[in-house]
Amino acid sequence: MLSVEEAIAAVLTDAEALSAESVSLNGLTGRIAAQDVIARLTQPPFAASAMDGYAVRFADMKQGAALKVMGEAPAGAPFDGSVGEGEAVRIFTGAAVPEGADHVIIQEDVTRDGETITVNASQEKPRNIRAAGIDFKEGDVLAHAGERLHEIHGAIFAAANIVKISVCRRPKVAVFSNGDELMEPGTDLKPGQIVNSNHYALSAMIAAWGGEAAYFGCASDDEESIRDYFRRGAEADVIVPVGGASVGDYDYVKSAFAKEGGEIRFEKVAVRPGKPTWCGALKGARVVGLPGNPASALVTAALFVQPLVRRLAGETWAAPFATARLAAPLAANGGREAYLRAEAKNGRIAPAPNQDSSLLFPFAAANALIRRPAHAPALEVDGEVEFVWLR
Ligand SMILES: Nc1nc2c(c(=O)[nH]1)N[C@H]1C(S)=C(S)[C@@H](COP(=O)(O)OP(=O)(O)OC[C@H]3O[C@@H](n4cnc5c(N)ncnc54)[C@H](O)[C@@H]3O)O[C@H]1N2
Ligand code: MOO
Repeated sequence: MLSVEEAIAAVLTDAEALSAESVSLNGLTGRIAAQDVIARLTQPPFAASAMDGYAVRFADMKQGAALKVMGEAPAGAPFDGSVGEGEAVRIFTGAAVPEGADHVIIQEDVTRDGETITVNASQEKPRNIRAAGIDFKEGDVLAHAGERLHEIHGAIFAAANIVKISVCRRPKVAVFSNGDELMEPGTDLKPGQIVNSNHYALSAMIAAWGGEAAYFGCASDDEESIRDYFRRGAEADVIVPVGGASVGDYDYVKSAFAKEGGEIRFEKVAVRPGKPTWCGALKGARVVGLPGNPASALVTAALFVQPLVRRLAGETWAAPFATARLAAPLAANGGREAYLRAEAKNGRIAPAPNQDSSLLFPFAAANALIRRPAHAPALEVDGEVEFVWLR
């Protein structure tokens, strides 16, 4: 059986960023830069006034001094000339500061009479001028290739006079469930039936990682039905079948996959939950098969589907591991590396009391998974554990 580390490496074999596409400034959030994004101009492009007032020479700022107003500099229309000794230019916030001025005295600090202003408050030091380029300079790298863009980047790129951004294509991820007992939400359940729930979380997680999830539906427990789902999924970059991965008489997913011509890369991982996780390739699609138990499916998605989606989406990413002290004791671990749903808060981490692999509700409060190495000893409260952030 592969270790988690070996399984991640196997899932990522030959996985590279998909081709790039050019997109406009709207809708960049969550996309991954395919190339470095370089500023096309300096921002601010000129020394600009931060206040409404008068552009002056600081050396003239003696209390009671009178200065002659030479003209006006509104935003967008620079003053044509420079500020000499004993002179001032009326200026407004955002306007280019004229040559010669090294200070803007705010209008509240002067008295104006015709074309003369009198300084009536002492000025401590030159201020109220934003130097050109204090935000960024032409040629600066505003986002690196592989960087995930967020809400602010559209505005940054716009300020840098860029209109199109090269981002990686989002991997298409075909998800399907499998099991005759699964009924859609809203159905009146017959004895033995349960609601098909996992894919709602899975699709949302895949989208958050930068993939385009498409839910294909639920195959029944027969090879023909499952083969049909694999055929339909083969157009995608990744296929994620959920359930039917174990050794039961009705677990047909891997045999259906093999009959479709799929090649298995691994069939089991030494992890809890999620031992039946498997991986393979079918035509151009990569396949990561997840166990059907909800916690097993979602933990293994975070461990194995996440790095693949992020890699194909072009992101430079490493699982965000950290350490914290336990808020509750932990029993010794068995022979499989374990990932426990937990809530990390204020430097402490609390594992959910029941880690059964069928439970969904503990995920509501969980923002992290505690990693327990195989055969890790029991730990008391305050014991240090390693964990990986879920979100
Ligand atoms: N004899 C053995 N039995 C089992 C083994 C084993 O090694 N030997 N492994 C166990 C482990 S570990 C897991 S995990 C499960 C996973 O098995 P499958 O992937 O075949 O999952 P299913 O049997 O299809 O389903 C398990 C469980 O989850 C429910 N389920 C499935 N899909 C969904 C869905 N989309 N939404 C909600 N719930 C779902 C399903 O009804 C079952 O209750 O196998 C153990 N058995
Ligand atoms: O590994 Mo299974 O995922 O424990 O329940």
